[in-house]
Amino acid sequence: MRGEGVLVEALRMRGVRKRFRRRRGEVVCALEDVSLEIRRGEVVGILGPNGSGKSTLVRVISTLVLPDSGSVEVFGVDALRHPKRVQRSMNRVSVEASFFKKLSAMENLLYGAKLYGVSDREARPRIEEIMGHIGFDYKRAAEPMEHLSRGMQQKVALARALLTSPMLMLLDEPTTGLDPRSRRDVQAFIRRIREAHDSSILLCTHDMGEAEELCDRVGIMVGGRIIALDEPRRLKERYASGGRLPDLEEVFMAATGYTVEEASAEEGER
Ligand SMILES: Nc1ncnc2c1ncn2[C@@H]1O[C@H](COP(=O)(O)OP(=O)(O)OP(=O)(O)O)[C@@H](O)[C@H]1O
Repeated sequence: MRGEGVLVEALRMRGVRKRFRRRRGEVVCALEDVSLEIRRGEVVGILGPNGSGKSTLVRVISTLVLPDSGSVEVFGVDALRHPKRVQRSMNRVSVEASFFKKLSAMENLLYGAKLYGVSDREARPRIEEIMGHIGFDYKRAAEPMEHLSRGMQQKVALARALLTSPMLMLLDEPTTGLDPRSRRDVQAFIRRIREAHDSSILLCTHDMGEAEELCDRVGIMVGGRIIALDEPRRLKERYASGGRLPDLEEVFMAATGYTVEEASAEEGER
């Protein structure tokens, strides 16, 4: 039971800091004192412009990047000390997903399933089902990955993550680059996983509507810091003025002084 220490949280990060040194010797604070918890079955969104640190956050949790300081626990296991153990309980979807480009989507998915101990026989019907849900034309599953559009490759990355039913899913901009129809398919599918499974999800996005609709809590990230984290409704109440509830776009603006586009453009100029 929650609160009695029997159920540990899916994720518990405390005071995580990660700095990078750029070529000219300039230091970038990608994560600055980040603390974040995700409860089991909870979907937490992180909204932030380009360069705010979202990918670094996901990479630290998935043990691809070591933080300079702070702690990260996934289902109570120290991710810094036991990376292999925590890797098995989570899966990351990002645009930089790596595939064997000459192999087909199906071959890549079967290979991905095998790494998690799922046999071909078990995986095939599940692949077909998942592809149906995310609107991937199953007939194209036999084509080499390099023939597929970026959006379709993104769907294969999502299918690969879903295939192994991870307990913690890290979705780094899962719908960026998809056409509106595919975006809706993917969002609907995330909603289904959320309803049907005990999966806990971290969803990084710069799509306000997506964050609001899919997430139990939303964090606003700027300059490597999470400056607000709450249920969308409560975030809106916090920044309400004149008896009117703002939308998340306005909340972002009130919290940061920028629109997401302006903040992204500023990072691009650096
Ligand atoms: N390996 C690296 N070396 C140097 N700087 C890095 C490295 N990785 C990230 N950074 C810098 O750290 C900051 C945060 O980057 P990060 O990719 O985490 O942001 P993001 O919010 O995911 O952005 P985007 O939405 O563009 O992917 C940026 O200033 C970025 O340039």
